[in-house]
Amino acid sequence: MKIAIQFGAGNIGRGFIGKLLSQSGYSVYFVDVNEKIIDELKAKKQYTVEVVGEAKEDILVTNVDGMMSTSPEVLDLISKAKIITTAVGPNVLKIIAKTIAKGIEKRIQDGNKENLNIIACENMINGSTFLKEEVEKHISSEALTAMAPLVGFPNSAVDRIVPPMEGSDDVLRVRVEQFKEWIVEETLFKGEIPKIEGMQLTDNLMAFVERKLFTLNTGHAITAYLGVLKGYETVKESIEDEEIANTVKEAMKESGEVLINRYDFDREKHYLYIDKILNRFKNPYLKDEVSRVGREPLRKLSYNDRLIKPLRGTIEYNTKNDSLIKGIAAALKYRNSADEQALKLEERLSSDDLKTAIEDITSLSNKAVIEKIIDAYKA
Ligand SMILES: NC(=O)C1=CN([C@@H]2O[C@H](COP(=O)(O)OP(=O)(O)OC[C@H]3O[C@@H](n4cnc5c(N)ncnc54)[C@H](O)[C@@H]3O)[C@@H](O)[C@H]2O)C=CC1
Ligand SMILES: O=P(O)(O)OC[C@H]1O[C@](O)(CO)[C@@H](O)[C@@H]1O
Repeated sequence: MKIAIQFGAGNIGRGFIGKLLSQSGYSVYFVDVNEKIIDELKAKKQYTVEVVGEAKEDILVTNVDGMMSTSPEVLDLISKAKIITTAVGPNVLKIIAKTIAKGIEKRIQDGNKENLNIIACENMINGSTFLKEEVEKHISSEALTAMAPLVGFPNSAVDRIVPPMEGSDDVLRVRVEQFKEWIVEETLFKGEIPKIEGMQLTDNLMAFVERKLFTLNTGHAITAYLGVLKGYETVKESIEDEEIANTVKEAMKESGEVLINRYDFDREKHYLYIDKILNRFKNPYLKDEVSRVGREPLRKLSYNDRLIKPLRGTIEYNTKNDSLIKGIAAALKYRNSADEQALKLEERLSSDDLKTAIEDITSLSNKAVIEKIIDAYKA
């Protein structure tokens, strides 16, 4: 039995990565803190992925199981697993790192000398490397030495829009768009690279990660934040507003100019990539709420994330950034009493002076750019 562990049985875990692992012959154990989902996985051992687009298809994902992340048996699973993937959100990697460290210690004690690869499938640059560093903080020095040649942490870029499922009593059912892309850093695998249907390999991951994060995610976030300001509830409603669509497209082009300079992308091809993404935002079969896409605004406004890193690129290459700045100002205006980070953002903006707050939130230091953000925020 080939065991795969998928930390996070949420939207992307079930709707994309777990499905690929199951289709590639793995027995997939979803590990999560959500009791309802885990109980259902244990009981049903299968679930349906509903692919929506011009053609609609229901795919049954079988050979799956669930386990609570607090269960001691997770360590036994890690001891035996062939591959571990995560889709828990960047902030949760630190938490699961402790369990993974204990599991690797057990694996070493059990004498398992097979290779293991651990791939973080999160919206972040070098997520697996980050996870590795966190694991290293919690593992014994003997296990760390033994793990080094055996356990790989290849980084990855994941692209598929999977909002929470609406209108179904089946808690496991998940609705996904047709488009999918999972690209993994070939050079960081340890041992033979597992054959997983739909997993592409590259030796130039940074270009792919930045292309995805700073096009799709940059455009998506700005669509959501501008949409909220105009009272829209979904991404589709927001992007159908011409004024928003124009700003979003311009912002994606501004971010694109940075990518073209940095990675020598072909401009025409990149513009086609932008248009394709804008069409994905309009998908009439998905109900994607602005509150999901705009969630955790402090993370999205941080130095290396989808808004500020492209802006920093425009400073580096001395290129246009008016629309990115509008998007950043809209993100600073994001208010949502159900989102802890939106509440913190509001508090910071009301307690500090605006310039200090923006410097603090974004870690930007370029005075002229901060002034431009302040002007856009006030406007
Ligand atoms: N949904 C999407 O369209 C895409 C999401 N991503 C990335 O995938 C990651 C997950 O996103 P979603 O699936 O949308 O979120 P989600 O909220 O649907 O799933 C996250 C899952 O992690 C679980 N979790 C939380 N703490 C945990 C812990 N300590 N141990 C185990 N599981 C835990 C949650 O209960 C939840 O089921 C994020 O980093 C996101 O940026 C990337 C591409 C597409
Ligand atoms: O999951 P995050 O980083 O909060 O961001 C939400 C974004 O991630 C995605 O779910 C997948 O990239 C997008 O649909 C959306 O832009």
